Amino acid sequence: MIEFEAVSRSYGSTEAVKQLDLIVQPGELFALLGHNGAGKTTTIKMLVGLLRPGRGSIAIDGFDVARTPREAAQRVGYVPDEPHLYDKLSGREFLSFVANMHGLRAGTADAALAAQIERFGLGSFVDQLTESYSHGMKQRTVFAAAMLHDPRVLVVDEPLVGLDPHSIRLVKDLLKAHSQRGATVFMSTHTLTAAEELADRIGVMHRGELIFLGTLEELREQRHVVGGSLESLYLSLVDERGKPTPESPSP
Ligand SMILES: Nc1ncnc2c1ncn2[C@@H]1O[C@H](COP(=O)(O)OP(=O)(O)OP(=O)(O)O)[C@@H](O)[C@H]1O
Repeated sequence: MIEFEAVSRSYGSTEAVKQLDLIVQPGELFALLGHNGAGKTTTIKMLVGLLRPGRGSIAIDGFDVARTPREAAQRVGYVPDEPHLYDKLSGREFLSFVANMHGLRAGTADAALAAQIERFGLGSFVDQLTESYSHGMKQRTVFAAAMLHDPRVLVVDEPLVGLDPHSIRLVKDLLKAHSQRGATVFMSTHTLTAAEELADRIGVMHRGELIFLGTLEELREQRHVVGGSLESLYLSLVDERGKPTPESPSP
């Protein structure tokens, strides 16, 4: 379970996230939507402990991310929007390093590596240095690393960018299956068709504020639209508030 309680974060005078209250339950696949600069990545970085909230608190399965970072981190798998690997390690070495970091014992780590290499189809390149990988190969390797310890909470920032159609299907199936097995899945995305297809609940962030939280059906009801696509509902909701641009920061 993920709990944000009155979380805010600023960069200088820019309020990136304002008073965020949000609970995502085990077994739930939650999609956070928002225009560029809405505050999604800031929210995710606070959730995985890479940024400290300016105010408020975040808990993962009851463990406060700031006060008990180790316990919180053990429960999280994180896939950032830009996959970062160590150029001079092979994919397998990188995965072993991550398994080691999570404290997996040798036998368990070997089995976990084999399972994720198979799942993400890394076999043909996993022993090459990661500096030779394409973006999609890196992304699949980072996904495999995030799944090694079977995290209770999976956090993914823009999971589908740069993937080929086969890998997109693979990742979508993984996200759905992981939540159906009782994990909490939190993703941010601009791919509204994927959010529509996968998410149990949607949050729409605009200028750092959560301006909608609920199911697609609840969004349709709120917008008084029968059967509208998430894309059309999202655009009408956000455009009503005025499009954010770098030249017009929040008042
Ligand atoms: N390191 C930083 N220093 C200063 N301002 C920042 C920094 N990171 C983000 N911001 C600002 O915080 C706000 C929220 O940015 P954030 O990256 O969280 O948005 P986002 O919703 O993830 O955007 P995108 O969809 O483009 O990735 C923006 O106004 C952005 O300019």
